[in-house]
Amino acid sequence: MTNLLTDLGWSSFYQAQCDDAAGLTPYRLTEIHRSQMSALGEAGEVTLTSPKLAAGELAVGDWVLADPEMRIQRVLERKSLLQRRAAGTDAQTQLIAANVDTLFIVTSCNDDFNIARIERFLALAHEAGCYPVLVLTKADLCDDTRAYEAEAQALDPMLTILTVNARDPEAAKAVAAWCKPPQTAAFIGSSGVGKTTLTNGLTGGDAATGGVREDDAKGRHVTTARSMHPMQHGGWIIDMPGMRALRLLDTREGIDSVFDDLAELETQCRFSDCAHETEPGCAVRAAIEAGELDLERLQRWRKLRAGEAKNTETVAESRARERRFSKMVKGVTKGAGKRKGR
Ligand SMILES: Nc1nc2c(ncn2[C@@H]2O[C@H](COP(=O)(O)OP(=O)(O)OP(=O)(O)O)[C@@H](O)[C@H]2O)c(=O)[nH]1
Ligand SMILES: [Zn+2]
Repeated sequence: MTNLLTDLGWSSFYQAQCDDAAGLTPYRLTEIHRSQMSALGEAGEVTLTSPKLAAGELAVGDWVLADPEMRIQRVLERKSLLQRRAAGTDAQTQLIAANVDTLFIVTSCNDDFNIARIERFLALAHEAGCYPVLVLTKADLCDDTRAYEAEAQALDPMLTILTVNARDPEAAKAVAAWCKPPQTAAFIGSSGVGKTTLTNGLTGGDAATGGVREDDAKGRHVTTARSMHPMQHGGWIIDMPGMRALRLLDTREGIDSVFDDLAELETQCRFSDCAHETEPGCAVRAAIEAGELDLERLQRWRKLRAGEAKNTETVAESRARERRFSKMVKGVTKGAGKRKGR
């Protein structure tokens, strides 16, 4: 199989980074293993090694330049990057997928629907640099999807929302319209909401869905490897198994773009470090009192920002914070009798 680089998503953005790349050839990574990478280039499928860059510095979807010995020499600047804090205590970043154009946030019209989670995923998409599209699945099992749509739309009047039955072939068409060739898509959402079903509809593949797995006597097909696959009508999907809840990372920017009204309001507070609690001249509390701002929305914003602060601190910082906290708790309990009433 041969490809045109443009069909793989190559554009002037990457070309402009290749002025000094004589003798090097561009490839797009489709799978990453410890010692070798699968990739696609003009010549079709190839296997690359990476003596210079560790596997952890590369992500599926990356554009790299390789020498004639098929060694990766450089990774090109990314248009977007999905990453998360790695599991375990060494607070390191794990690269999940690069150069994803559209991030489909999938949730179903039932108990899975959770506005705070959707907001979190929106923040993540903004932070990564992907265009978010909300997909509400299981519309066929729901009497009235309008309440779900309205609640999600209230987050952002410009948010694209697709309401589908993921098992219906029409769903793949509706979704594909938001990720046209040669763009790259990825799906994120809880387990069982229909990500695999939608992916199969787009790739023509038959990866096992939750329903199939239930019937499987052996239990589960657990794949953790991320990989890039062609869509039937052009364009690409990066499959991110296990990516149900990316932990936020450095997403202050992402959070603020989802809550831009609050971020804007905050600039009008008298104190630049206003916590919007008891400070005088607080524009945020004034808006709540005036009924212009929903208290729950403020609470979600606070929670997200607190989570973000926690995720971006190092282990040492987190221990120090916990120590400070327990000291404070002790101090408060000790001094409780002396405290002035509020
Ligand atoms: N009726 C109906 N069933 C659906 C819909 N979307 C998904 N399902 C079913 O729900 C089950 C789970 O779907 P999957 O596509 O495996 O869900 P997933 O998001 O990939 O789940 P994980 O792989 O666990 O992350 C399957 O039995 C699907 O057929 C839908 O829109 N309508
Ligand atoms: Zn304030």
